[in-house]
Amino acid sequence: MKVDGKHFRSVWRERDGWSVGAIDQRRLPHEFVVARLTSCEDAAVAIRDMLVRGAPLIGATAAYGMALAMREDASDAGLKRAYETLIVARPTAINLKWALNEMRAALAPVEPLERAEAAYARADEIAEQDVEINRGIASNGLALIEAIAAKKPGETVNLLTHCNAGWLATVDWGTATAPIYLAHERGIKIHVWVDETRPRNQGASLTAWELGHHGVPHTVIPDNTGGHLMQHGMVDLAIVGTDRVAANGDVCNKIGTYLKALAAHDNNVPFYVALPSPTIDFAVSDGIRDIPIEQRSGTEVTDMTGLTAGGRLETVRIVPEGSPVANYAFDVTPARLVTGLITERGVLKPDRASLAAAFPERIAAAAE
Ligand SMILES: CSC[C@H]1O[C@H](OP(=O)(O)O)[C@H](O)[C@@H]1O
Repeated sequence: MKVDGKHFRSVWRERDGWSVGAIDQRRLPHEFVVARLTSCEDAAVAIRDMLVRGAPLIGATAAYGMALAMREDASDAGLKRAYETLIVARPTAINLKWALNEMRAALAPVEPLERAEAAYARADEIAEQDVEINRGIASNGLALIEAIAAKKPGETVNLLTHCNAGWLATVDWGTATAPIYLAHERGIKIHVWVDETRPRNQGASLTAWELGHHGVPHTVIPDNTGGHLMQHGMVDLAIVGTDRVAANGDVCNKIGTYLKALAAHDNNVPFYVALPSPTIDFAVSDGIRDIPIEQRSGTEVTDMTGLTAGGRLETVRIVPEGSPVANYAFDVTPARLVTGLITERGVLKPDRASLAAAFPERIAAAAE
C-alpha cells in the first residue's frame, strides 16, 4: 500500500533477483527501515524476531527463505534443513507450515540444480496469490460495510480492529483492513477504532501508521476501551485477522481478541474475522484445546520503546524489577462468538460444514 504516496509491499524479491527486501516492522512507526534478507537464517530470524509478522506475511517470508536456502544448498539434505530451520521460527500461525509445505511439494520432485529457480518462482506465486486473495477478502467484506452504511445514510460507519491485520501483516492489502481500504476508496464514510494491542502495540504502531498513510480516519484506543464503546453504540462492526482457524470455526488471533469478541457478543455488535484460506487448519478440530499459543519474552511486557520529546528512540522499563510477567501472544475465540468468516470465496459461517464446502482442498492439505 502507500507510504508517503509511494507503493510498497511488505516483502519482495529485490532487483538483484535473489535477495529479499522486507519492511522492518520493529522500527515502525518512528522509522521506516528496509531490511535485506540474504540467507535462510536471515528469513528465520526475521520471522522469530518479528521484523516481519502477521500470518500471511510469515508464510510468504518463509517461502522466500526456502528460495534463499536453495541458493546455498539445493540438496535433499539442504531442503530438509531449510524446512526445519524455518518451521520452528514461530508456532501459532499455520500459514508458516502451509507455505513451507507448498515449497517442499514444489521442490522435492525437482533436480537440485533446478531448485533455486523453481523456489523463487513458487515463492513469487505465493506472494502474488496472497495479494489476490486479499483483494477477494476486500470485496466480500465491503458488502458488510455497505450494508451498515445503507442503514445510516450520511453517517459514519464505525469499525473496530485489534492488533494489525493490515497490509503489513500480509504481502499487500491486508485481511481485516482490506474491506476498510476498499470502502475508503469507494468513498464510504468510515472511522476505525484501533486497539493499541499490548504488549507489542501492533495496533498503535502498525495499524495506525498504515491507516494514516492511506488517509483512513481512525482513533487509537487502549485495549480495554472497546467494551465501553460497544455499550454506547459507538461500534457498528468489529473486524479482526487470525493466525489459525480450526475446523470447528474457532479463531486464534492476537491476545485480547477473545475479550473483544465477548464484549461484541454482549452488545450485539457483529464480530467478523477476515482470513485467507491458507489460515484454515482442518487438522485441528478444537481450537481452544489444540492450537499452540506462543509465549514470547517477558521483556515485551516489562519494556516499552518510544520517541523522547527530543526525538530520540529510548526503551524504558514499566514493570518493577523482580515482578514476574507472562506474555501469551495469542488467544482463541470460540466459533459461537464469531458472526462470520470473511474469505476470498465469500463470507462463511464459522463451522466445519461451511469451511469444508468452500475450501475442500484445505481438508486434503491437513493430512500432509
Ligand atoms: C493477517 S494475520 C494478522 C495476525 O497476526 C498477528 O500476530 P503477530 O503480529 O504476532 O504476527 C495478529 O494475531 C494479527 O491478527
